[in-house]
Amino acid sequence: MGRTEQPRRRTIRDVSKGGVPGVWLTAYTAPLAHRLDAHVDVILVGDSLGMVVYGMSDTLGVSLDMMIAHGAAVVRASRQALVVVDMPFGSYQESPALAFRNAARVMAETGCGAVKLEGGAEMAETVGFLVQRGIPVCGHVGLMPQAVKATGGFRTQGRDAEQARKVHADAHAIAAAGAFAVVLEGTVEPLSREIAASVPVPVIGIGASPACDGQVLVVDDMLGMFGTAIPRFVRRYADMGDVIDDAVARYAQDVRSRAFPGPEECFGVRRQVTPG
Ligand SMILES: Nc1nc(=O)c2c([nH]1)NC[C@@H]1CN(c3ccc(C(=O)N[C@@H](CCC(=O)O)C(=O)O)cc3)CN21
Ligand SMILES: CC(C)C(=O)C(=O)O
Ligand SMILES: [Mg+2]
Repeated sequence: MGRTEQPRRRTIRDVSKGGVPGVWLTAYTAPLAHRLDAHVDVILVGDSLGMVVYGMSDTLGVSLDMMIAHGAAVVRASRQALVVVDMPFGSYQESPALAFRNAARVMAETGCGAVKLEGGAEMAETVGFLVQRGIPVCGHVGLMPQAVKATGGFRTQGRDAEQARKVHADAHAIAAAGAFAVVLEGTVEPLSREIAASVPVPVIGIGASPACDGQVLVVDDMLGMFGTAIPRFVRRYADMGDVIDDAVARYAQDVRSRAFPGPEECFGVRRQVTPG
């Protein structure tokens, strides 16, 4: 470190297996990224932004340009956290070469530390292709939201033995291909625990298991800001929606009654002098 103590930004080497679980949260905007930065290890610019920020009913309509714009905002507004950006639907499935081209754009144009992509054994070749060429990749197995049209909904994974074997094999394939971590979403116990214990890289759970090496949530969900269809695995740490409702309702009342703006909020109007 230099003379002025600047906290070094975390890298994928700080994402570790075992020990104190890693703290991951999504953020899509500069103000929230700025607030999260002091508290979390990793900020994930998730493609869930399509649903959370843009009101889409799934993540399929999210574009690479959207991910780059939000990824760049989050990198600008943070100093310490490792920033991971989701590769959106259609930007990496076609071939390893296309995946590299698009992931390279994300890295170059956002300044993020890694990308994340959904997929199991079928994406292992692509993960290896990117990692061998200098792009750190986080995997994402289990419930894969970009496959929602194929799976028929956001369904918990691993309920039957065949599915459980598949999720297990997927996590191992992605880790073996060189991913620095794997997000495990929407999988039952004890499968989730077994995957966390056996996969050699950090397993980050969302609707998975307390045995994971880290946990991730969509920040708007845990803040009580996202109204519709909140998954069962979310714990609400705040009710920001209620705070906003209350503030906006009071503002509306003040405008309608001409209580806002007051003299102190207007230019060229003599302020009332309060004694004391
Ligand atoms: N706001 C938000 N939070 C998320 O966690 C999230 C997104 N958006 N968008 C992308 C994906 C989609 N996710 C979801 C969405 C819905 C369920 C859900 O409704 N799950 C049901 C169980 C469904 C079943 O097993 O049949 C639940 O009750 O939790 C789960 C994950 C997780 N991700
Ligand atoms: C829910 C997390 C893991 C994610 O992929 C996203 O926010 O898009
Ligand atoms: Mg995602």
